[in-house]
Amino acid sequence: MEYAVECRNLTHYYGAKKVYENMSFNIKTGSILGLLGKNGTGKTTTINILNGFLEPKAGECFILGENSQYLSPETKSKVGFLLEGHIQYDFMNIYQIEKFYSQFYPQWKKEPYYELMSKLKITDKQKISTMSCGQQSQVALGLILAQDPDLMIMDDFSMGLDPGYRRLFVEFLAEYGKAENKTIFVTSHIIQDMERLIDDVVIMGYEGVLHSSSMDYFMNHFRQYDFQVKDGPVDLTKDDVITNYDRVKNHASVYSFKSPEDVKKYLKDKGIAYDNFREVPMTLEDAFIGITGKY
Ligand SMILES: Nc1ncnc2c1ncn2[C@@H]1O[C@H](COP(=O)(O)OP(=O)(O)OP(=O)(O)O)[C@@H](O)[C@H]1O
Repeated sequence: MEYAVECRNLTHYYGAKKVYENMSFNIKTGSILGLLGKNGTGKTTTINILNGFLEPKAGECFILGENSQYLSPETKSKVGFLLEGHIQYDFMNIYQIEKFYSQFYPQWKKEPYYELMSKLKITDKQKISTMSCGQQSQVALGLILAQDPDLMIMDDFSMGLDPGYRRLFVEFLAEYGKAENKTIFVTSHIIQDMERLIDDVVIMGYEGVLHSSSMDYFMNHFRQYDFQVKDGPVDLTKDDVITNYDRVKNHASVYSFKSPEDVKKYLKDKGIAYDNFREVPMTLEDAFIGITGKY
């Protein structure tokens, strides 16, 4: 199967409030895709549609070839969901929950779970509900790894994790995903983690998908150019050349998929006089803020 997840023309509203219209994306089998977006752009909504919690107002998603609203038990057992670190049966301790979940998953592997749990500084009988936020996230991640699903869907997987644990988990996930040919779909606001982990990126704005491509394409083609604006008219607008821009007094930054020559020609054609034009290297976080804007 070429795609483990296919979402076509998703449209969702909560009452009269639009989240997005006609949102489409695919996740290639065996790849790691990151869904990035500012607060409230619809990432959790999308995961809840995939999870079958929400029915989209229009459009549809297919998971391992089946409509996400009507997954068979067999397909369900091949998909692991992590919903913002949430654990449903949090009145259990880590042993009880492992035994409980193991009944439902034929490929259950308790070794990686207990290996992760051995790192937790908790008492043996401690209920999950009394653990710290990051500890609960660690239990949730351990459970999903034990499930050993073909497809992992993880919303805000790094919620509450400390930097060392995050690094450990991201490195583990990247290696494990490739070695075991897993398909992984993640959202996170910790963009540095995404940079280490994902093969493909979908960036959401309030208007829908702003960009979707491989990470290589995005990082090699999306560019920031800074320059000093000289006196005269400055008519910067978003269009086919300028994806986004930022201006503080006479210092301007423009973000574009075009080459420096194309952007210089564009500025000249618009009659914008400038000095000190230069390309500024970007991290994924810079590029994310560049394309979505600061506020
Ligand atoms: N049950 C609901 N009823 C009404 N509006 C909702 C409901 N759930 C979400 N929304 C709204 O829909 C929009 C998308 O929310 P969603 O939780 O999908 O965003 P998100 O991208 O996951 O945000 P964040 O990054 O903050 O987690 C937001 O404006 C949110 O307020």
